[in-house]
Amino acid sequence: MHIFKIFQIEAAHRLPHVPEGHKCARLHGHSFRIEIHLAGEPDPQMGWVMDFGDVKAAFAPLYDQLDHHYLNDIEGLENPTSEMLARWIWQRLAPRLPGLDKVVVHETCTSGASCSRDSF
Ligand SMILES: Nc1nc2c(c(=O)[nH]1)N=C([C@H](O)[C@H](O)COP(=O)(O)OP(=O)(O)OP(=O)(O)O)CN2
Ligand SMILES: [Zn+2]
Repeated sequence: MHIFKIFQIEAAHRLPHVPEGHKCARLHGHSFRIEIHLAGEPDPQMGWVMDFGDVKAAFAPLYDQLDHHYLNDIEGLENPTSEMLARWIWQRLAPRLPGLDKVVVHETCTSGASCSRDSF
């Protein structure tokens, strides 16, 4: 089965490698919506794959690093596209959440990127 937990992060960024005149070269912000998906069998006694509270606890250090920050200043996020952010989160969360299956980053209501086991 699959479970998921959604987090929302307010953060600013700019994309340093876009062509001159591209709107994303300018400093701007987003309410990033981040989905953390896990796969596994529900524990027969508890009836859950993992306590959502444990997912929240595992994500908390990353949330604190990202929320209300300028993403370009964060090590590994110097070019903070949705793709790079999804991969950055995956690489830091996978060791803490063995059942991690997919990380989805919604940068806006209409755009985003995802990262899963197959991405590596
Ligand atoms: N592949 C990617 N393309 C773009 C990224 C990205 O991370 N990966 N990021 C941006 C910008 O940061 C921008 O903030 C988001 O772009 P866009 O979806 O074009 O934003 P809009 O609000 O203008 O979307 P509309 O729904 O078309 O109004 C750009 N590209
Ligand atoms: Zn943006």
